[in-house]
Amino acid sequence: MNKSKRELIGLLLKWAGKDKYYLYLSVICSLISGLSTTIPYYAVYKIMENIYSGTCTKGVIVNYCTLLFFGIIIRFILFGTSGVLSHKGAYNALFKVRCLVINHMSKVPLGSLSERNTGEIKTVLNEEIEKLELFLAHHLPELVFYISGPLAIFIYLCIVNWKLALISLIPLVLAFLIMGIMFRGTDKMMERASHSIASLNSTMIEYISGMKLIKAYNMGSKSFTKYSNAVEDEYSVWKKISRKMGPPYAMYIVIVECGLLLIVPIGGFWFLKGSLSASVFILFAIVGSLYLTELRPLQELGSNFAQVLNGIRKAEEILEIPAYEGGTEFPTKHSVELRNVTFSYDNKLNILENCSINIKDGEKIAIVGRSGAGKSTIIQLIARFYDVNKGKILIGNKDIKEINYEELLKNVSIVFQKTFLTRGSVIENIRMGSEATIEQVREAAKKAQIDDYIMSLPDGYDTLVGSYGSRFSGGEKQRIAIARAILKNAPLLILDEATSAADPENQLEIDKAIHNLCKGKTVIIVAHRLSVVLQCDKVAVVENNTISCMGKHEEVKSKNKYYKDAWHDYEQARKTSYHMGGGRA
Ligand SMILES: Nc1ncnc2c1ncn2[C@@H]1O[C@H](COP(=O)(O)OP(=O)(O)OP(=O)(O)O)[C@@H](O)[C@H]1O
Repeated sequence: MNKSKRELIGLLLKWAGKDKYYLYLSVICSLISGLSTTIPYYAVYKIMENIYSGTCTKGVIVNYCTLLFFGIIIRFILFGTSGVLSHKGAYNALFKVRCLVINHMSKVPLGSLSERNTGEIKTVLNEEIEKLELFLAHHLPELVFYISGPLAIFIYLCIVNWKLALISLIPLVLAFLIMGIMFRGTDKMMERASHSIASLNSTMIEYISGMKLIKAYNMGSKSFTKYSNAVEDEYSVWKKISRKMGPPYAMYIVIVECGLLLIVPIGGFWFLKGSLSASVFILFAIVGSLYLTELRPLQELGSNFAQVLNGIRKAEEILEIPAYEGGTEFPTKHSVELRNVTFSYDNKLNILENCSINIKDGEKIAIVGRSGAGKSTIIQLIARFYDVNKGKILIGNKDIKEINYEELLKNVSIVFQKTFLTRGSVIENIRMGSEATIEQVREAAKKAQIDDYIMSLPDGYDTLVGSYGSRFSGGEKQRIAIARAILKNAPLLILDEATSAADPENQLEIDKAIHNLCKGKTVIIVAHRLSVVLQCDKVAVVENNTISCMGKHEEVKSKNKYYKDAWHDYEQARKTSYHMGGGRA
């Protein structure tokens, strides 16, 4: 839904919660500071008036100088206080908005997040939300300050001589007309700019992640055309914005400063005619043209404002993705059933059709099938990363849609195909936010066969993992992930090709780790090495978008051609060895 500017600002203040009161106080300080701009002008005018009327005494000078002094002090102290309050409110609000968005993202289906690219989400969390600081900490108080100051001076000038005061406004009217032209259509341009920065961000992430590949194939940055196209796009968007806004901006600056061109000749003429006193003429000649230049920053605020509104819209778009709310506790029985499930990622091509599986509480099932058959899809549906299009998934005979989402995630452990380690220490990576003691973490790591290795590192469990877990080999990362799952101790365990990154020695360690992990749990394992199947109670074959056969190993082997052939190939492969010159040994 397209919200108006006012609604968007209202939304931002709502997100700010109680911190909006800092912002209100900051606005009040700004307002008083702006109004006090008139005090020094008033004092100078009064001194001049006394000089011209011959009544200027030492007392008059001292009194008005004191007033002038306090006027300036009040103005700056209040403006400074306003800045402090607005920054406190703004950064607290920014923190809240980021938490709100991140928290919401953890409750929405993965599918709706995958529709956006990583760069887009990063742009919202980082750049777009950061822009809100601009509005809260700067625009809001400065807008009040830059408007209230000139407004107060204008009112004062009207009291002194309303005709000349109105003439002083002529450049302002022209400047506002130009500003109107300048900002027409900028909302769309800013949206386009935000889109192009999001695309640049995601391409950059892809470029950095693919650095190994780029080096391996000796591809220079130029060969990464997607990246250079994104840079070009960003450049062309900002070129267009500058072209549209540059000339009117220059005109705005010049016109706002042009007050003197009207006030001096007209005021001088009236002075000569005797309808204006010398002190009023000087007051207008000095103040009457200058006070409008205080409005100059308004233009800058205006152009940033469009970006701020866009930032609010983008954050709201994420917050509007429907989240999984409510639901009951996790069932005490941990059987898993897929009942006639149909699922498509894009609502066009069905990956699963009428697919059914039945896994009893405490049973271990291996899911096998060709690459791309839909094995990972099945386990992602069980963890409710996506919702099924038709049919049901039941845990303990309860539809997973009825189970509280956080409860579901708490009670399901997943060891993914690709192990993701965060940048922190090893212990943080195993704890994953839990309160586990070091003894508990070590116990889990021992069962995962990785404790000895971690202890051999110079900083032991405090060793930093490095970006993308670069400090560890594939097999070590997998065992850390298994330690995580052992520590989590969830009753339902899902393993997706957890053994793929291992060499034979690692394999043995990983097998022991998995054996420890699986004890007493309902286990669903995507088996890429067929030997894993022998450790399971039954096996399910994913074929032709469904489960084509399910049962005990021997039974499926005798009934299902794919499975029989796969075992035949696997056994042949075990008997065969290769030498470097090619051909069989
Ligand atoms: N996020 C996604 N969006 C669209 N299509 C997807 C997505 N993830 C997987 N697919 C498609 O769904 C199909 C099944 O993928 P899935 O990863 O479940 O297969 P798999 O059996 O686990 O394969 P592998 O053994 O190679 O890991 C594939 O054709 C894949 O291209």
